[in-house]
Amino acid sequence: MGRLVVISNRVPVPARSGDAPAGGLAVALNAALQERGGIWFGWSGKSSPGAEPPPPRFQQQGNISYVLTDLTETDVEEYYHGFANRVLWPICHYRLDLAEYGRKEMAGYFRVNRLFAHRLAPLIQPDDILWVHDYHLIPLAFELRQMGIKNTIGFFLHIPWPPSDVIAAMPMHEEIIRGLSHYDLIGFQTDYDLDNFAGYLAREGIARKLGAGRFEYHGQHFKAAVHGIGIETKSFAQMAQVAISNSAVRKARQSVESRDLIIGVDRLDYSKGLTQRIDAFERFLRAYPGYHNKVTYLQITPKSRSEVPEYETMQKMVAEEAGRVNGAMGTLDWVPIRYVNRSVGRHILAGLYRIARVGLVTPLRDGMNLVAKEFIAAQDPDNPGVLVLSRFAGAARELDGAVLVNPYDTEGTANAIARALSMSLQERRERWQNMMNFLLHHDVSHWCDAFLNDLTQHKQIQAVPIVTKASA
Ligand SMILES: O=P(O)(O)OC[C@H]1O[C@H](O[C@H]2O[C@H](CO)[C@@H](O)[C@H](O)[C@H]2O)[C@H](O)[C@@H](O)[C@@H]1O
Ligand SMILES: O=c1ccn([C@@H]2O[C@H](COP(=O)(O)OP(=O)(O)O)[C@@H](O)[C@H]2O)c(=O)[nH]1
Repeated sequence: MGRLVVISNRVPVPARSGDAPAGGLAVALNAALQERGGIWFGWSGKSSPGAEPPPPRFQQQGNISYVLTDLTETDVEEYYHGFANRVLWPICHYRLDLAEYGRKEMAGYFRVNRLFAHRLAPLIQPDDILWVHDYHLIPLAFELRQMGIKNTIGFFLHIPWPPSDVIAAMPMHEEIIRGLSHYDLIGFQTDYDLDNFAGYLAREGIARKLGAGRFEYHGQHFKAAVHGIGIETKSFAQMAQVAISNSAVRKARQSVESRDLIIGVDRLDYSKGLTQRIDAFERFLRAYPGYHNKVTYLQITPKSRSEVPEYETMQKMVAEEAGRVNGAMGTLDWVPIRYVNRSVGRHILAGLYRIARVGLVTPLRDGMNLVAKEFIAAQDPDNPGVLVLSRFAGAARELDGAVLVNPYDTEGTANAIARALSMSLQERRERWQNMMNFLLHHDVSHWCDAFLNDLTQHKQIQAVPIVTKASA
């Protein structure tokens, strides 16, 4: 078995030797990397002045080498803030109106991918398996192939893939597809994303369908498949059980007194539907006055990508909206919305999910949404809370016990909150058990193993020469 080489924009390097990795993806990939030995390569998150970043830094942890490269300030601006987060992110989240195309940013995106390839290629051994993550690094396989790298390379897209007309509106869509065709396997979060991708190839007439998810594009053969990401379900459930005794969680519980807690946890991102959610909560309070002073809605929203103008605007809008609703609906002894604009540790989040009666996860569009899965994993089996989930989150394709909503429908979401709060214990248990069973089976290790098996099997099939009548 070859080593595993993981490449992602951000690398979750453990702060100190022996520290547990931060999140589900890190847990799963660290486990696979420790088992096989390997490299986790990516951006250090730092920018350095000058025209060329200094050589990459290496950090060894057991069988894993973390290899981190700085980028120049121009690289960060053009590649990360510019093309990745102002073109690909809005396009993939169906927000054509927010995409800002620029040749400079596009050039920066391809330049950083080339830099990654040049810094990674000397570290690759012939039987290594490479696994590239997310929209920041679509052209990486092409750049590596240009340098003669013939290894098996898989790609997983963590965000949605929109319908063909949305993708085709992006001026450089052909280059992006050409980049993808150099991977052996392209993984998507849901069947909808895969259908959209296959639909785009068919509509543009640029790839031949070979069956069983395989395609041929200008002589390149690749497979596209669904591999929805999971969480570390069992350990997250255990963490939640312990976390209710955590002093921060206890204080939060005491401070809401006997009110029911409704919780939302999202990066501050326009894709998460935060203003629409706050509006729906207000509508709920107006439509169901019996709940006044009986509920507290806690929204935890760490800042994200603040250098991107759309995110800065969003930050103001969400804060103003929460303030407006509190001003309009609050009383001397009740603040309906608690808005926390900073990051909260996962061990505390786990406890907060568990003491909440309702999890509100209502993105306008989301690749998967791990918060939805964590909320379910954290519940008390004897008295579980209810997940109110947007039909436009990838998680909605898997969690059929959630109360599904259309986040654009304010009244519908308001009614769903009321329904969740009044649901019988029996119905809550049944819904929760179905979702928990699914999450226990489809956890993040399952995701990791399934993707890597699919990748290696596809490569083996590719290696078998196709026997035609003429050559037989
Ligand atoms: O690295 P940042 O720019 O700070 O952004 C954080 C991450 O956001 C995105 O997450 C996505 O992946 C999740 C796991 O598969 C999925 O549940 C979620 O729906 C996606 O939005 C992004 O894709 C990551 O690369 C970023 O690191
Ligand atoms: O204050 C916070 C907010 C979020 N998260 C974690 O960040 C991840 C968010 O992932 P999700 O898929 O929901 O959305 P993304 O931010 O990746 O788009 C989840 O694991 C959360 O537990 C966290 O640790 N602290």
